[in-house]
Amino acid sequence: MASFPVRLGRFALQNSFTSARHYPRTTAPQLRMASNTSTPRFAEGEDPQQLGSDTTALQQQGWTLDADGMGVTKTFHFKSYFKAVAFVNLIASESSAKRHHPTMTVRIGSVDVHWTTHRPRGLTIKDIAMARHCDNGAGLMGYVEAEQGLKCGPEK
Ligand SMILES: C[C@H](O)[C@H](O)[C@H]1CNC2=NC(N)=NC(=O)C2=N1
Repeated sequence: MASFPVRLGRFALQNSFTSARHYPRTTAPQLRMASNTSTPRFAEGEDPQQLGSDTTALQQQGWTLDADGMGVTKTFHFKSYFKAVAFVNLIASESSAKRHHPTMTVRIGSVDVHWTTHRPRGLTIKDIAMARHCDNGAGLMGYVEAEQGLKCGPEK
């Protein structure tokens, strides 16, 4: 698998850490270029007008559109690892019921969630509905602002 550069302003970084071969099935969410300025790309058969306004509403709730416009990502912060894991299980339960699965990265006090639809490829109403479910679930779990989230290591 080819490696890819991560652009940091004028600088391009390319090394073994950014190499795609370390992420066998998907691109790690934190390396995906987050953007609220890219154009959403909806899957075939979706209602672009409805999904367009749904996507805008999600962006206002802190979701960011992938650079390719085909997925949305948000990081949820919690005061404990237990809450972060409970949130993951809440999402896992709904994913299983709806047969639509996210990519999640769990840290000590946060969870990155990414939604996209593989088939048909692009953003769908399923991604929108699941993103909303995440926002509701985070509310139930008592999410906090990033600064209040549990961090690993000494205070700086
Ligand atoms: C057979 C099964 O329902 C499909 O493969 C589902 C499973 N979960 C999925 N999850 C996501 N995020 N996108 C899909 O296209 C998808 N497809």
